[in-house]
Amino acid sequence: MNLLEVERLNRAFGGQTALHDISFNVGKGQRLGIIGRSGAGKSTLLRCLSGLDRPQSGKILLEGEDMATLPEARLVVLRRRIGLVFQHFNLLTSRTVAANVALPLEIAGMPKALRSKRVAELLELVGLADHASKYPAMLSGGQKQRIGIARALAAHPALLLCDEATSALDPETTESILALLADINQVLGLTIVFITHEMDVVRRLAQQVLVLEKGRIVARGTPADILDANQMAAILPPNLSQTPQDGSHAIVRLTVGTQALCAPLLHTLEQQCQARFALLHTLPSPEGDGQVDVVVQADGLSVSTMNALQAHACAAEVIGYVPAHS
Ligand SMILES: Nc1ncnc2c1ncn2[C@@H]1O[C@H](COP(=O)(O)OP(=O)(O)OP(=O)(O)O)[C@@H](O)[C@H]1O
Repeated sequence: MNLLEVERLNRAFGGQTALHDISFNVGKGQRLGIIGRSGAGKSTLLRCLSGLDRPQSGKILLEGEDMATLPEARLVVLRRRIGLVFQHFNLLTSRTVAANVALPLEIAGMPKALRSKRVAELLELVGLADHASKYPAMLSGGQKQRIGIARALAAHPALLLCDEATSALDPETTESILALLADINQVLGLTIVFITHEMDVVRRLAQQVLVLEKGRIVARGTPADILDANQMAAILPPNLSQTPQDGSHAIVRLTVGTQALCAPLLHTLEQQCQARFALLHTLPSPEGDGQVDVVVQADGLSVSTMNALQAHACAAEVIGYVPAHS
């Protein structure tokens, strides 16, 4: 079942398109990453998803209710189903850790005794049970983000929206916050949508990825699909075509075990496949550890050469053709 359904969302600022015809669904308990260059529309999309901004057209159905058109009073209530985690934590410096986490519960009118119990549970969940009476200034960046996450979870949201939640953190702390978010997703079955510009965060946290460019979704898929396509796009010749011309060379991706690189791989393949290969690039395989993708230009590729390559590599795939003089 989908928790969130976004249909043909459009948002413009003064005639300048920020989001164009954005449609996607997020299943309950899923983790979706949204990536894109600066200005691609990530923040605008997240603001629309959080009910802080309204699109000019389109639907944002959260648990079946359309945030794009809901009257303000009802939207305020629906927004409680959403927890927000910010890049710079947005903690109130004059409040203790416990009082920061309690804030959304206070606003929702929860009685004090229940609030204290819930805050204790949340601090336990994020591993900061003994920091309740400290002030934000006494905490590290990672601890502040744990408090930000505890606060976002306070009112039992259905959806957690994370806006560059680890961008202000060092790699080790990033790792621990991503582990916490993955844990929360598993234990609470909470749906997480996050925006980031860090590929590594996508690799670690996302099950599905959307790539935004100039306000449009230009790619969607698993992290492996997206990262693979991105890495490939960066290394492939610009004159690559999808159809062979007379005498053109094939560009082939071979997936091999890393141990294959210790041997004269291309020489062996040339002998066994009766073709000539020029090495273009090697890169880690999205298939996983212990494998590497070797991208070669093949001169004289035939069906039997491809069969021989497939027999010698874990996988072999023609990804395009370049003119013979390349
Ligand atoms: N309030 C606003 N008023 C006018 N233009 C805006 C406003 N908010 C966003 N934009 C424009 O909308 C486009 C998308 O901006 P947005 O901030 O959503 O991109 P982004 O992908 O989040 O970028 P970054 O990673 O740099 O934060 C940009 O062209 C931006 O200038």
